[in-house]
Amino acid sequence: MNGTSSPAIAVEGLTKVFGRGDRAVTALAGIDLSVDRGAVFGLLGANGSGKSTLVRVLSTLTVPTTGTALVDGIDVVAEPGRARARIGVTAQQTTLDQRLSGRENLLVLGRLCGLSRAAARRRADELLDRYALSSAADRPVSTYSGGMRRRTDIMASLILRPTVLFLDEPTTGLDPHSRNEIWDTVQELAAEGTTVLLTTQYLDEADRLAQTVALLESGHVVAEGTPQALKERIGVQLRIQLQELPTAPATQELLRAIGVVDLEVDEPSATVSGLIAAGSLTLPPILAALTDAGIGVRDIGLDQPTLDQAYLALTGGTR
Ligand SMILES: Nc1ncnc2c1ncn2[C@@H]1O[C@H](COP(=O)(O)OP(=O)(O)OP(=O)(O)O)[C@@H](O)[C@H]1O
Repeated sequence: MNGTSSPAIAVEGLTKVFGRGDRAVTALAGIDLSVDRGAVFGLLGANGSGKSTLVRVLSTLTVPTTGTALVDGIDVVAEPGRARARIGVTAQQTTLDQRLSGRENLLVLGRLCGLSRAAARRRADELLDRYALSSAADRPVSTYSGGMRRRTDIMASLILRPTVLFLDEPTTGLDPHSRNEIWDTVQELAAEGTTVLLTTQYLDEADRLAQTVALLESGHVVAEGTPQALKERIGVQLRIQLQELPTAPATQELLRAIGVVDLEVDEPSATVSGLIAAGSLTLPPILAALTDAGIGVRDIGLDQPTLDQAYLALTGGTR
């Protein structure tokens, strides 16, 4: 069963416990996930939340304790060899030989993957051309920038044209320019139909690239949805700049009474801000209540919370 209608990744009741007895560590505590074909799926979580373990199970490097995981419709435990033929993995640590050029690395890997010399050469040329590395293809990898190295790592995992690519924290330690290059590469891959499971600690990265994100905490998925939906779950941010700061306590009291929570005052800018549950209040009644109470307002607005704020709210702030 690996028709195009099945999800690219389907995980049910997945657990992974390392060790036994007193020393047992539950890395995955019952994960259910479904990733659509051609999607970028962001797996977010703090250190130790279980991201790498999940990727290791899905990429056949670790056997789960219980549960099932299908990649491209293939059971990774029952048929690891067939599953491996469908997946590419770009690990956190580079696997490139720094002394060899990008082209030589891709050729060696192509041969190791079982391609003929001619086929390996063709695929290396194709990848170097496609991912704009041709001009640096014959320099040793040790002379590459961090972004070029990561892109070559990604190319190495694409040699056998995987349908599902696992990218483990692809931009950790990169400068903003190199991060952008990797983001472009991920978007191109997804546009070509490759499913990408991206683990990251950067919420802006998930916000930018992923159609769906899952927040992992202590081996559990604590929230899942589009970045927009997760932001909406924590509501919208209300910001009121007052004409005079002495009215701040009265303003806070009034806002609390109509259901605004997490109130904060910024004295230098005479601004009171707080959170409104999504869809519960609009600006006109808030403004009317303030006017009726004789509170002078210089400016008022509603802001979308960032994915960072959603993450902190949804995971209990254990970033
Ligand atoms: N081989 C192992 N033996 C014992 N415990 C392990 C092993 N691998 C992972 N763990 C534990 O499982 C939990 C999840 O670890 P995992 O590496 O999956 O988290 P992570 O979210 O990928 O973290 P990071 O962002 O640091 O890579 C942690 O408590 C970790 O210590």
